[in-house]
Amino acid sequence: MPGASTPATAVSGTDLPASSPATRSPAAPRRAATKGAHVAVKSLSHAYRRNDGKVLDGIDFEIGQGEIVALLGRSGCGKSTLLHMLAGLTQPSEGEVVINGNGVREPSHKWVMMFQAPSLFPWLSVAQNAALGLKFTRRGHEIDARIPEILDLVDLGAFADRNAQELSGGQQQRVALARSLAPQPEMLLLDEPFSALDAFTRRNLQRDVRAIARNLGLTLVIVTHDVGEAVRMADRVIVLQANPGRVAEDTAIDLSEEERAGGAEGFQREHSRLMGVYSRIAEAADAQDDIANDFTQL
Ligand SMILES: Nc1ncnc2c1ncn2[C@@H]1O[C@H](COP(=O)(O)OP(=O)(O)OP(=O)(O)O)[C@@H](O)[C@H]1O
Repeated sequence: MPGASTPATAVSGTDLPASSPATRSPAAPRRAATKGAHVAVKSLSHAYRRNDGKVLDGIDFEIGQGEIVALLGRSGCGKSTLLHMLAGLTQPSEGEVVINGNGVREPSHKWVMMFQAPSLFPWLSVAQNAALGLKFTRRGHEIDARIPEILDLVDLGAFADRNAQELSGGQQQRVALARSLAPQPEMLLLDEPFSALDAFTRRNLQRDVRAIARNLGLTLVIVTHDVGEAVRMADRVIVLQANPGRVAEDTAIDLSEEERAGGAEGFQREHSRLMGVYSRIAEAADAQDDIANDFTQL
């Protein structure tokens, strides 16, 4: 019910400043930790059409169970393509994605994607929208027990009966998050899911999604071109260069949870460091483009 009090440990569903981000505690664990997915990307290359150049070339990395990884890179470097391959939505031309020891051939409720647009049914309630993931996986019998729990987790327990169209953009993304989490996935794949939100709402969601993933033991992969988002959310950042997309840097973010919330010295240090890496890779790509342009003008 709108206006009802929110659980003490829940995160801010209204996306209003309940307290300073640096001082708030992450969402408390609500249930036994999920086993996060282990991912191995092996010699992966991709061209969308046979005669086109490669979008991705020779990508190799692993992601540990419960690890939070950002794929950072400029527009067009192939981040979304790679994420789609982790989700089993696109098959690579060469190489493979292996999750928990098995080659990924198709999408699964065990690894779910969240996009920039939350894609809710506006005429359905928050609870009904959140339940759709369970319905699609033919686990409708779990809805009554699971949905109140999951709405509390994303701090929308008080909004269960509201129509989705009455919610703010940030709250709608929380419904999409609840819908993704309800079938208890092992991995969540986020394709710039907060980029349409204002800075304050975005930071709340970045903090809360990280806290939820950690508490549940989920593996989390975030596609972004926002260095701040990568530093705030990820344990590790894989920087991709473009044309073709390759791993240019694979670097750990060494920060406490308090430092991640922003503003503190450690956050500034890691932000500057990653910005330096990112700029160096971008400048190298620009220099390469200039050389290519010079050649075409000869
Ligand atoms: N379905 C498709 N068919 C053909 N080419 C595609 C398709 N999807 C993406 N591409 C091309 O592949 C390249 C990489 O696109 P992709 O969307 O993966 O990059 P990105 O790094 O996620 O970019 P952005 O940050 O702008 O979303 C681009 O040149 C794009 O035009």
